[in-house]
Amino acid sequence: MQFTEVKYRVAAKGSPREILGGISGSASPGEVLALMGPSGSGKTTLLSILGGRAGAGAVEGSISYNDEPYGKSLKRRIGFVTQDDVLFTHLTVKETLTYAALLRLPRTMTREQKKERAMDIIYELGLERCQDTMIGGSFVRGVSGGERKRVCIGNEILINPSLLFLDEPTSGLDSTTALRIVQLLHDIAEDGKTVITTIHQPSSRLFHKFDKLILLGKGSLLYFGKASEAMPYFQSIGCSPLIAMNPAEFLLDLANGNTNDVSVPSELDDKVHMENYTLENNNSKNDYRPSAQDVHEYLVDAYETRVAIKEKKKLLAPLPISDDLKATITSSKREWGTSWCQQFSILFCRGIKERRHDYLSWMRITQVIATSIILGLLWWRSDPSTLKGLEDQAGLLFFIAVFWGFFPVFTAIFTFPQERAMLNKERAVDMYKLSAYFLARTTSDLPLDLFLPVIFMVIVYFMAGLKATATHFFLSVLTVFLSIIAAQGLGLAIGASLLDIKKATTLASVTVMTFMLAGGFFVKRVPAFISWLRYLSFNYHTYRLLLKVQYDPVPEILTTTKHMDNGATEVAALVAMIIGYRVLAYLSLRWVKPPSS
Ligand SMILES: Nc1ncnc2c1ncn2[C@@H]1O[C@H](COP(=O)(O)OP(=O)(O)OP(=O)(O)O)[C@@H](O)[C@H]1O
Repeated sequence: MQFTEVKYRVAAKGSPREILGGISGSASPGEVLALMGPSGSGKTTLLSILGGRAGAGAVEGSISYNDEPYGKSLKRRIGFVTQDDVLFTHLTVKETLTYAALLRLPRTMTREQKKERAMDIIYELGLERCQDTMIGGSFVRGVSGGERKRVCIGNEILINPSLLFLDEPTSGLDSTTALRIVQLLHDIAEDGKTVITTIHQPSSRLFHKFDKLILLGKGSLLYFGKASEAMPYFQSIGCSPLIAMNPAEFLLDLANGNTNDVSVPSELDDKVHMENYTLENNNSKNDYRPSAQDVHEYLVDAYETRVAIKEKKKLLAPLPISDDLKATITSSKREWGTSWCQQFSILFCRGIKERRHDYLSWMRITQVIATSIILGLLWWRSDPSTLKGLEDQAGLLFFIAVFWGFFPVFTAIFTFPQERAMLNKERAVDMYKLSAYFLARTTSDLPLDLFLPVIFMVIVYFMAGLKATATHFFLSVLTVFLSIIAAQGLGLAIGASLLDIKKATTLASVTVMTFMLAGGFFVKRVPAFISWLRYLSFNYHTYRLLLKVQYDPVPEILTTTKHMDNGATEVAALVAMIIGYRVLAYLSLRWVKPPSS
C-alpha cells in the first residue's frame, strides 16, 4: 500500500487543528512497517486513516492499496487490531476464535473447515494451553494480557487478510512476550501479507524485526524508510547518540526534541540563538540544549530537503498489479461469510454462551428465590372470600405485575450500550447483518429470562394459595411471560436510542415509575385527561390479565370502571408493545450514532 501527503484536520473548539501534516510512505507484501513517535504524535490517527477508519475529521492526500483506492470489498481483506480491542468476557479462547471463524470465513468453506481454521490459529499463536480459559475482564479472572493480545490478533488473521493493522500490540507486555508477538507479525508478513503496526517503546531486539519505519513528531514526518537505515540517516544529518543507546529510545528522544546524550549538528547550533536555549544544571555553554521546537523544525526540514522528494517520486510510481487482484479490490459487492439464517443461529448460540453467566448467577437466583419466599410468607394461604382478603390478594397480583415489569427493563437496558463497541467493530468488517444480530441478541436472552420467573411463580403461586388448577397456573405464567417480553422491549428501545447507560437508566426509572403508577392499582378512577397513560403501561395490562385469570368475572372493586371482556384487549396491547418497542429498538440501533466516548 502507498500513501502520499496524508493530512488530517479536526475542528477543535471551532477552529481547525491539524493532526497530521502530509505523511507519505508505503509498505509492500512481506514487510512490517512500524509507526513510531512520542505519545500524541499521531500514530493511531495515521493507522486508523490507513485502515479506512478515519474519524470525523477531514482527510486529504492519496491512499492506495495495490494502486487502487479503498473499496468495500477491501474492508473484508483488512485485519485491524485496536489498542483496547473488545472481546466477550465469558467466552473461552476457543469459543471466541471459533465464532469469529464461523462468521467471517467465506461461504465456500464448510463449518468443519472453519472450526479447523480456528484450531490452526490457536496452535499457530501458541494458545493451546489456554484454549478453554475464559477471556475475562475487569471483574472476571481470565487469560493474561499477552494471551488476550494474541487472541485479538488471531481474530484478525483468521481471515487471512492481505493487510494487517495493529495499534500498539505490545503495550503493557513484558519484553519476551512483546518479542514473541512481533516475531509473530514478522512470520505473518513473510507469508506475503503487509503488516502495519504502531509501537510505543520497542526494545532494540524488537526494533530490528521491523522492515520499514515511520517516525512521527507532532504530526509531521521525521523519517520514512528502512528501519535498518534510520540510524545512518540521523547520523548523516548530524544527530547521533553520544552513549550506547537502544535505537528506538534514541529516535523517540529526538522526536520529542530531547537532545541529552545526543550530538546535535552545527546547523542547529548556529541557527538557534542563545535566548532559544534552555538552561540545564549550570551555566557552561556545553550545558545549553536546543529547544524541543528547534529540534523538531530541524528534523522536519532535514527530511523534507534530503529525503522526502526522492521518496515521494518512488511512491508515485504505480506498482504492477494483476487484473484478478484489481477486480477483487475494486468490486463494491458486499460479501457475507454466511447466510442470514446461519448468522442468526451462530449469534444466538454466542449470545446464550456469553450471557448465561449473568443470568444464572447465584446472586440473581438468590434474589428471585428470596423475594418469592418473602412474598409467599406475607401472602401465605391468602383467602379471597372476604373483601379484605380479596384486596390483599389483588395487591400480590399487582406486585407480581410490577416486579416482572421492572426487572427486565433494567437488564435489557444495558444490552446495546454494553455491546456497542463490539457491534461497531464487527459491523465495520461486515461480519453479519444488523437484522441477524438484532434478532439473535433479543431472542437469545429469552430462554434465560423466562427461567427465573418460572421458579418465582411456582414458589409464590402455591405458597400464597392462588387458584390451584393447572390452567390457572399456566395462564398466570403466560401473562407474566408476555409482560417480561414487553418490558424487555422497552429496555432495549431505551438502551438502543440513548446508547449511554447513565441517560438510559434515568429515562427508564422515570418511565417505569410512571407506568407503575398508571397501572390501575393505586388510582382506579383516573382523571380522563391522563387516563390514556395507563394504556401504554404494561403493568396495567398485566395486572388486569392476572385479575382476569384469578377471578372471572373480575369484581368491580378491584379494577377500573372500564368493562373487562375476555382479556383479548390486554393481550393485544401487550403483543403490540412487544413488537412496537422492538421495532423502535432496531430503528434506533440502525440510525442513532453512538455518543463519542
Ligand atoms: N477527533 C479528534 N479530535 C481532537 N483531537 C484529536 C482527534 N483525534 C486525534 N486527536 C489528537 O491528535 C493527537 C494524536 O493522537 P493519536 O491518538 O493519533 O496519538 P498517538 O501518537 O497514537 O498517541 P498515543 O501513543 O498516546 O496513543 C492527539 O493530541 C489527540 O488528542
